[in-house]
Amino acid sequence: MANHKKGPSRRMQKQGPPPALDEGHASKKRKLAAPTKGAVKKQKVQNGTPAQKPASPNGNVNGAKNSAGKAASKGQFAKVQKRVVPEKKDLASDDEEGGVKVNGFSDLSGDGIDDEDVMEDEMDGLDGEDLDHLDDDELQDDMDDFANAPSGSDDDDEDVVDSDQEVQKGMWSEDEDSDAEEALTAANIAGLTQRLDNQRAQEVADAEAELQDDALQTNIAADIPDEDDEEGQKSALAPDLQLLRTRITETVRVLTNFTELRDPARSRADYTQALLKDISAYYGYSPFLAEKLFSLFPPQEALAFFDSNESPRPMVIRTNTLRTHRRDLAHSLINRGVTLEPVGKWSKVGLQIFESQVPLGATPEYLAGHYILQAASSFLPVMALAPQEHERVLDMAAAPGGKSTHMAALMRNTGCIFTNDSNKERAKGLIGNIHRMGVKNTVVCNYSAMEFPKVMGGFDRVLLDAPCSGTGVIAKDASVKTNKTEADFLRLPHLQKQLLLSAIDSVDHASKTGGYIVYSTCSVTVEENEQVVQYALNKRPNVRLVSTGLVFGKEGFIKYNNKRFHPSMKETRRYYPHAYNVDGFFVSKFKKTGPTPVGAVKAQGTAAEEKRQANGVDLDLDVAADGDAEREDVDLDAEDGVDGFGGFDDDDEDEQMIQRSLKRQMRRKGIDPKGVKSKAVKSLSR
Ligand SMILES: C[S@@+](CC[C@H](N)C(=O)[O-])C[C@H]1O[C@@H](n2cnc3c(N)ncnc32)[C@H](O)[C@@H]1O
Repeated sequence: MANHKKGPSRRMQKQGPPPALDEGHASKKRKLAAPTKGAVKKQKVQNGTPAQKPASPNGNVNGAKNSAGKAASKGQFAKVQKRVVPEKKDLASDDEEGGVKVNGFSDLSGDGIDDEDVMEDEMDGLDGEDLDHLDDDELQDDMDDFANAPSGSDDDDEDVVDSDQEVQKGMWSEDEDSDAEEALTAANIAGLTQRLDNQRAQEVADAEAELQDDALQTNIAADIPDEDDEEGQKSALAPDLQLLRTRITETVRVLTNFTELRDPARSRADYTQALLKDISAYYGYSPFLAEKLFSLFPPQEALAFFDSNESPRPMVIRTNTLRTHRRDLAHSLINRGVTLEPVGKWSKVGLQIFESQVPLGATPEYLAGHYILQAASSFLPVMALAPQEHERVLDMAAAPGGKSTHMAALMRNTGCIFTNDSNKERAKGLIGNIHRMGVKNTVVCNYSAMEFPKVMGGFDRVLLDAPCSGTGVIAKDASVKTNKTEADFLRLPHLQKQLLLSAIDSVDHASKTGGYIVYSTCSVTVEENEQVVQYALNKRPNVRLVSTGLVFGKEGFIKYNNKRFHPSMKETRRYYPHAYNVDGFFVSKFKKTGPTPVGAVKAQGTAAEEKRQANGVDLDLDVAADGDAEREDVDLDAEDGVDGFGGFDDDDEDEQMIQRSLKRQMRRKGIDPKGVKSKAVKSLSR
């Protein structure tokens, strides 16, 4: 349902940062190049409506085509130009030119073009030893396994990450040779162009259908299908959806120009209520979640967000630089019939997959640990954390290990990563990935992260990629639309707050190289993000928010409904599917500037702490006595939690709200909470 969009398919849309960033951060070579026709085309794509054409630095497939064109325009790529940019007609008529793209790529290397430097930075300091681990027998076994492997993906693509040492320099891969990227693009152009032609034909057909649909709408009222007729009942569904869609669009139009377009008899609240009802019915969300998500955006943008959740994000893989170079991996996969392209200027290790003849979770390269299936936005928290070689790092909630293995690659297998998950079953997957990817600097642990730092502390950096509601990944898991309740948005933030305090307390503020904490979620709700961060700022004046170093992303909220957050919340970053064609994500980075108060660590989560909270004793006062200058700019009201910051500033307040919500839930189910009292409440809360 709701598949009303007529734009290019998601798989074919290039993902990455917004247009302005692309321009601003182009590599030197690109900056020097004269503007191309391609660039103009790209702009056109970026100016499309958000729902149909999410902004991306390279536009969509057109962007890919353009960069190929740019590559071809350079002298050294003259040969490529002849081979891979033939008349479109030729490409369309020669479907089997898959060989051309591979040959085109081989020729590039054969031409003596030195594109080794593309991966230089990624592989600096890596000796042959790393690749030696791919011993021939192992690889042969893997290949044998591959022959029998079931097609499909593993759970890595569920949630994964990668960081980048360039992060400190602003994240642009200046050293990444754009020629190689362009060559990569050129190598794929034949396949892409063919696909584009098919797509255009589909678009024309879709546009026709849309016209006919529009014509149909005018007959909705008059069309009364025969209810007894099965066919009639089926056809009754389509006009309803059309009607809903039309009404939603119209209401959004009114809300965006309310004074002029409103019906004087209806208030804004009336329109909004009606719109929410329609959104909930059209996209299949519970009214509760529809409202929560709608409230994050202006109406027009909310619609784009809901639309984008109806189609999948592009498939992305992260190169494991402990095992291979991105260019080499790309060559191997292209030889297997995979159409791909670098994910965007912001990452040196990501490859976006457009099409594949083989199951990507079972190629010999996959089995040999050359890559991991990983959502693009999952790279971001690790990039923000920027773990350094020889550091001691903690990944608090690590399974299935996408982010841990990325950290290991950035640390070039040096130092030590304590990679923890409270779920034993998931931790097994984590161990599998660690072995497959040749990671040798990890210790896998199975604790509740709340037990840190009592288990171990003094880390240079800690990543908390927290368990969350998944409202950023609805395209992957549509069950979120209906299975998340009010209680979830109380319980999850409560857990996230506790975990974040543990993360902060586990870091060594005196670390010579670090002292950083990254908190991330794949959720877009304020309760799980800004409110959790604000809670930590309130409870731990010995941390402050710092820049994530990420080159794209929207600023975190400093104001949301009646809540006000600390101005430094602007340093946090929000990612939306409709804005960047990536999973929804939130990334924040803290610097720890002083010791955590002894009482806070000891008492946290204990009866003593609960009592302290109940008595209203404020540990923060003790901390303030430590004289942390970094927090002097914090509004005192905020420290006291009296100005609406966060909303759930105290554990017992959280607890009371959770209990109230659970009771309401029971009443809705027809159970009298008083009758069954605490046992049932407890079981519900479990
Ligand atoms: C978003 S996933 C982590 C994904 C992982 N960082 C990656 O990139 O592959 C959240 C993880 O938190 C774990 N988790 C939930 N509660 C936890 C707790 N109290 N302590 C530690 N881990 C927890 C879950 O088992 C789940 O694996």
